[in-house]
Amino acid sequence: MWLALTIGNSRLHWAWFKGKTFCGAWDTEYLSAAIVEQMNQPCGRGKFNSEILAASLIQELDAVEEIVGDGFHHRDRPLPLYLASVVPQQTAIWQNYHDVRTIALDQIPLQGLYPTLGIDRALAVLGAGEVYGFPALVIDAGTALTFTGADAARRLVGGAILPGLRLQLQSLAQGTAALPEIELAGALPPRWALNTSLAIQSGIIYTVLAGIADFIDAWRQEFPQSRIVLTGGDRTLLLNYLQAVFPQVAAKINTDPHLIFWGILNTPQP
Ligand SMILES: Nc1ncnc2c1ncn2[C@@H]1O[C@H](COP(=O)(O)OP(=O)(O)OP(=O)(O)O)[C@@H](O)[C@H]1O
Ligand SMILES: CC(C)(CO)[C@@H](O)C(=O)NCCC(=O)O
Ligand SMILES: [K+]
Repeated sequence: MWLALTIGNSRLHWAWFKGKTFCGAWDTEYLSAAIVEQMNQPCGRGKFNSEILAASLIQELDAVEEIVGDGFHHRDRPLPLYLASVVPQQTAIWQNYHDVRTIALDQIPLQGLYPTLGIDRALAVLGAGEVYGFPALVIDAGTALTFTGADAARRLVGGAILPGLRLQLQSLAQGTAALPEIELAGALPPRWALNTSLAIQSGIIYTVLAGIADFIDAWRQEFPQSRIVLTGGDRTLLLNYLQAVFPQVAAKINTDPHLIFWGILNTPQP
């Protein structure tokens, strides 16, 4: 039994596995150094680790209970924790976990990676290629919105980085006097908006959709048979918008929330 933890710029993403079998995934807020230390202590079944749960936004409670019921231990050993992080301050906290195994770029079986490439991007494109086939283009709609493509020879072709949807909304609110911070409702705004909230939504949504459609178009000119996989916290929202505005583009896209975990499964580990 082992855990995978990916640390993004907004939150933590967890999965647990038995051997090669995926058992469940959930997201939590960042955890404190004190809680990491607590995870090193076996707490025994029944002494449920409520602080870890309290810190969590748990989607698969049963899976989590089975793990933390033994205090992140299995037969008195801490569960191995495979860590992929793009947040150095958070990486540092997790180095205190007793059996942490940090995944680095040199363990990723892809060619042509550049030294500062995010490990999340490398793992996601590896996972997409392994599950859906190479060549693969990953669109990760997370804190940052990224495109990452690899060819049939498992070589990184490259990609692009822009602010994610929430970050675009936040930066407008923070950098201006009059613009409020709004949330995307899920309904498509009119393109030619007649109030401030809808104008912000229109600007961000239609430019991001046009950008995504254009990147996909450019990718498909080079790799007509390529799979295209959308992941990240905003994947569903974006796919819904895409289906409404560019249905032919949306029809070519798979969504998968767990690409990074499929990548971790395909790096050297037990
Ligand atoms: N509970 C939540 N906390 C943060 N973001 C959320 C939440 N629920 C949905 N989201 C959406 O998910 C996006 C963040 O995506 P995600 O959680 O995949 O990012 P991340 O993995 O933390 O960051 P990175 O881009 O570094 O991988 C935000 O733009 C936001 O709109
Ligand atoms: C782009 C993010 C923030 C996306 O999570 C991450 O992959 C990262 O910090 N990357 C480093 C820069 C790069 O990938 O070129
Ligand atoms: K930075």
